[in-house]
Amino acid sequence: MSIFQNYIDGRWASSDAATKNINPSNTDDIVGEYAHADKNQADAAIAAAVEASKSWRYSGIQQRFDILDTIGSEILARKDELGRLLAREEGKILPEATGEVVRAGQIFKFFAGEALRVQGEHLKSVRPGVEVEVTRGAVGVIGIITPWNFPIAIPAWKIAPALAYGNTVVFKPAELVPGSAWALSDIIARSGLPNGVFNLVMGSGREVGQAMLDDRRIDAVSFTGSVNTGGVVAASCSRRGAKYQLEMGGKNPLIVLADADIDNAVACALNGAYFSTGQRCTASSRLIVVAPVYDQFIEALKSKVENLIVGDALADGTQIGPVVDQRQLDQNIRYVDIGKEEGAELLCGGELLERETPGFYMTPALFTETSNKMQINREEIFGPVASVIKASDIDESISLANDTEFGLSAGICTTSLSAATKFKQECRAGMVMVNLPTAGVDYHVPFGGMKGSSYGSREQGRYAAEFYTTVKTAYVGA
Ligand SMILES: NC(=O)C1=CN([C@@H]2O[C@H](COP(=O)(O)OP(=O)(O)OC[C@H]3O[C@@H](n4cnc5c(N)ncnc54)[C@H](OP(=O)(O)O)[C@@H]3O)[C@@H](O)[C@H]2O)C=CC1
Ligand SMILES: O=C(O)CCC(=O)C(=O)O
Repeated sequence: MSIFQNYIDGRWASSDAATKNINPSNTDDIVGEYAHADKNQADAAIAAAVEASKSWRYSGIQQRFDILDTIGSEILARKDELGRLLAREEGKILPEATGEVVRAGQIFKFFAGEALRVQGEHLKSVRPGVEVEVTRGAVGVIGIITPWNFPIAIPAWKIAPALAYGNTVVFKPAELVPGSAWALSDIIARSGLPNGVFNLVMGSGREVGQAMLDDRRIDAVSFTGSVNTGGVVAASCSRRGAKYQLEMGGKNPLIVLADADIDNAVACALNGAYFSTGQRCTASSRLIVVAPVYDQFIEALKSKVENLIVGDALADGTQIGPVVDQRQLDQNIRYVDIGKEEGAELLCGGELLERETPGFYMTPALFTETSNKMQINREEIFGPVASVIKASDIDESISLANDTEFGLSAGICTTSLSAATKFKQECRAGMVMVNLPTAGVDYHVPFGGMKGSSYGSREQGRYAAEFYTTVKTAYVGA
């Protein structure tokens, strides 16, 4: 089997060190062997990005538009093939995987347009005869470190704005899912970018990722992943004064009020808590339901959860794919045990499951009789496990929703305009949803959270310019 190589300074590197990319739906299926970069390759990638930055930061906006638009077009044209690859390596079911690929293509198209819309200001100085110009320029070299749960969309929403605003990139994807990252990099490599502007270094976080964090030549780091690694990124970058942006966990609440359309509330909970196997930082892991509809909601949700079809991500009809790997599966089952020990009632699921092929399967778990103080309601599980918490009214529901160290996404199901307005105002989350699942977002508007979920300026939409540009104020005398 030939090795999919790293891309450094406009060339595919040659390296024998490789990691096997394993299909979580069928661990006998090896998706491919992907190069495993070391510190030397990280160093070469960073050097190439520094050199390329000298001219790319001054590149024309039409050139940037054309390149990003070309990348977006190829991703969209190959959505079915890339969707299959994503489903095969990450375990997301095929329709979701294809949807993610489409989203990645749309993101490149969006930022192609944004490259044309970089704005500045021209002001009078308070000193007579002096003019002031405020412009936005490239930051320089951006280190991009991404997780496994959105193997093409998250890289896209970091790489596209980085390039659109004239930065060069060193990209380190999660080792678990190098296939989509490599395919995206192959498309970028053929898009007409000058050598060194974009570099791919597949390798471990501890070696390659840490080398990027510690390297003074990397001006800014954009990271999505766990809270623990986010802390490492923050400490390393602040030590050397580099700009950084973190997207981390969530413990996202979905509130169901007594006046909610219960069928829709159940559909929102089912989608938010279990789709994508619960492996979304926007997943609804805490379902806060008011007493008058508590029993009705639980009964309806339980019957839906029990009937979810768990299986091979590529098979027709599968609704919930496998967990991404053994480590994550062990973590999920450990939390199911913790929930039981804490006194929560496991209404259904939470068991290992065998399918025709060896894979990381479990039944989606639903806990009731839980309190917000329980560990299962405080820590991000990142699997198909959700808890129901009973509340008396909207005030207690919002107070429970806010009682968490996280603040990424939050939802409410209600038919009351005033309840929805109150929730939107008082909920301490970066994204608030009314009669919609907490997960599943648009590609052209800001994405990010409050409190422990995020740090730095927002990702996506035109707000991304804040992170990927730096502001310069010029004073011009007569
Ligand atoms: N909020 C989110 O979107 C996500 C949250 N998670 C949460 O994190 C848990 C663990 O998942 P995991 O994938 O291990 O998350 P990590 O935070 O460890 O991984 C995210 C990325 O950071 C890299 N990395 C790891 N250590 C370092 C380091 N010291 N310096 C620089 N980069 C580093 C990883 O590399 P490598 O390829 O070696 O892993 C990966 O590319 C999950 O169970 C879940 O709770 C996970 C994924 C996404
Ligand atoms: O909900 C979504 O679509 C985005 C989720 C996400 O970005 C994440 O889980 O990291």
